[in-house]
Amino acid sequence: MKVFEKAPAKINLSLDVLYKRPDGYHEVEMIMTMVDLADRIEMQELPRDTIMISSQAGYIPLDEKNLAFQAARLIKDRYGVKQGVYIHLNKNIPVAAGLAGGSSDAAATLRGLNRLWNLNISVPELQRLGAELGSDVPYCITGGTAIARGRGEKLEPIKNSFQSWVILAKPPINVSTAQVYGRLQAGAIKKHPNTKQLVEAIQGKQFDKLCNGLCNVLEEVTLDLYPEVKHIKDCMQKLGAEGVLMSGSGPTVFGLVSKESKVARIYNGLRGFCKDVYVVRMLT
Ligand SMILES: C[C@](O)(CO)[C@H](O)COP(=O)(O)OP(=O)(O)OC[C@H]1O[C@@H](n2ccc(N)nc2=O)[C@H](O)[C@@H]1O
Ligand SMILES: Nc1ncnc2c1ncn2[C@@H]1O[C@H](COP(=O)(O)OP(=O)(O)OP(=O)(O)O)[C@@H](O)[C@H]1O
Repeated sequence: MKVFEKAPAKINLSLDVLYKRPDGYHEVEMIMTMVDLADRIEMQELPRDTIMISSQAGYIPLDEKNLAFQAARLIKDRYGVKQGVYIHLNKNIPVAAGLAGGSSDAAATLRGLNRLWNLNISVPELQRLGAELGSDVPYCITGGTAIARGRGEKLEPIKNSFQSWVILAKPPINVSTAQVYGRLQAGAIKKHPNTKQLVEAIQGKQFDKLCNGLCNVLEEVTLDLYPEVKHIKDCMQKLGAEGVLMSGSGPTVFGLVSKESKVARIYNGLRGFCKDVYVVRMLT
């Protein structure tokens, strides 16, 4: 038997850090939403007790370092599953981009194997398993638009009916999330997002208020390390995107655009100097 799952990319409409915790992680408050750029995961049962991974992408690990492999091993160990699985990852989300590609693959693998092996694992339990794999995985189990708190695992859904275009541009650099959090001085953050106002803007479909409120406290750290991210931000703003922000720890910058007529101009302007540019829609 075979199952398929879609693993969409996420963007952070806001990312606030409240303080550094004794366990080394940061207490966050962030608004996440998904876009229609997705990996596709195929899971096929194997009679042997083994986990095999393949992908059309040549640049991701295909062993136990792969988050989908870790998700399969976790579910097999925790639920005593003796069958194996062959997992094929059709990657479309750029890697190490701040778009949670690996986390979304892990979440999709947990959802898919729950179905493949009829395990009847509840959504909260899938989210608890996901938290063992990474801070963004619990959110990726259900997706949608949500506030994530704690390390990222405490989730509160938000009703979102925005019909926005999202332009993603990823400069050709790899950013380490651990390094960015490591360099952040939580006590010296200059500007925090106003999460409450952003939630109001989303619920009230106030596009300008949303665009003006976009804020990510990790941006300053990554921009300091990689000036090319600032360059992309400036270009996107000049080209007419209404709201522009770096997603997660970067380096991908996203631009929110309400009018379809503006999209081609911004895309073409960015493509002049950045290879990885995507035009997608916000998933509501
Ligand atoms: C930047 C975001 O992607 C925003 O959505 C997340 O906060 C990070 O999610 P992630 O990549 O799934 O993070 P993890 O794989 O759990 O952690 C990577 C590293 O980031 C740091 N980290 C992560 C999450 C968090 N709340 N505080 C942290 O300090 C830790 O140093 C950790 O070793
Ligand atoms: N299934 C996977 N897809 C992509 N990368 C993976 C996967 N499994 C493990 N990795 C590794 O994880 C690292 C981070 O990749 P990923 O694309 O998840 O980053 P990201 O989008 O920055 O994540 P986040 O936004 O959660 O910080 C890369 O070094 C990559 O080799």
